[in-house]
Amino acid sequence: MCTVNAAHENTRDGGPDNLEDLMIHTSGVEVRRGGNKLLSDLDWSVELDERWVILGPNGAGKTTLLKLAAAELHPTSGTVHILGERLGRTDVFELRTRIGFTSAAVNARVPGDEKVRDVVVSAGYAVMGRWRERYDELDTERADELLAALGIAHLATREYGTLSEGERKRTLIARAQMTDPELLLLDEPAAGLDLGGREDLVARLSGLALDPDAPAMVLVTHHVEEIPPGFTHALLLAEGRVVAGGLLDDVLTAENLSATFGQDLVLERSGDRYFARRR
Ligand SMILES: Nc1ncnc2c1ncn2[C@@H]1O[C@H](COP(=O)(O)OP(=O)(O)OP(=O)(O)O)[C@@H](O)[C@H]1O
Repeated sequence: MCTVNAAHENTRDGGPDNLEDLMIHTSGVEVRRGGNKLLSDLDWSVELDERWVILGPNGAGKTTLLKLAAAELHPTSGTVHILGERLGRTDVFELRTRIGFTSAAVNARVPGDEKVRDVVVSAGYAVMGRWRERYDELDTERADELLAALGIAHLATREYGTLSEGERKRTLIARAQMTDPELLLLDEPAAGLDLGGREDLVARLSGLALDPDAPAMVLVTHHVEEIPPGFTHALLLAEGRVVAGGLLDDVLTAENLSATFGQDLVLERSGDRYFARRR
């Protein structure tokens, strides 16, 4: 077991003594489903100014971990604190309003005829695909600002179902930011994008990561090429366990990647980007 950011002393209720500085803290977490251990022995902490990337092969437990962080799942055992609140002892509906989350599951919940601006602005009302009373003008302005920052202001009145994959991803990232979350969770935001779309998204996420006013971020990806410059930490998962976790430069090595993916991998760095291939 790898203990990540182990410097935090635990108090008697399983929480660290500096919880107010921690966006996520898991201690001895296990998640079991149908006899399978999806996550085991998971100790992990994310601080206010950190941007984490989670890497690992298919089935490693990345999405399960992100769902825990999004307060969409409870651990079978162990403790999870999100934004200082302990799962199981807090109102998760309230907690979720403080978290921005994008995933394939969120994408699947958006009705195709929903207008792009409404997809974004409705996050502030914690609804999706329902008729709402009038939106506040300030909220609409904020949604438009977020769409503009992601380069899709011109799509504000388009129906979500008519968007390309890349445009949908950007719309959902704008939605995730709408409530000014304290924690931003992105599950495979670059999946399904072509090279240009991926590079554009990586650049935009890099801009966000480097913004000192941006929230703490956790991004799940399959590919080191998708790590946006500005990300600070990495967690490598395999078979529900942490292989390595900590500062990106320390953790992202050919040795750790090879152990994580069960192959002899070469890792190259070009500027502030990473590339990996089999030896
Ligand atoms: N409800 C469930 N019952 C049994 N097994 C489950 C359940 N949900 C997920 N799993 C299994 O848990 C493992 C981890 O799933 P998870 O989606 O977290 O992996 P992942 O790392 O995100 O994978 P991918 O990269 O393929 O998206 C997988 O083997 C999956 O089949």
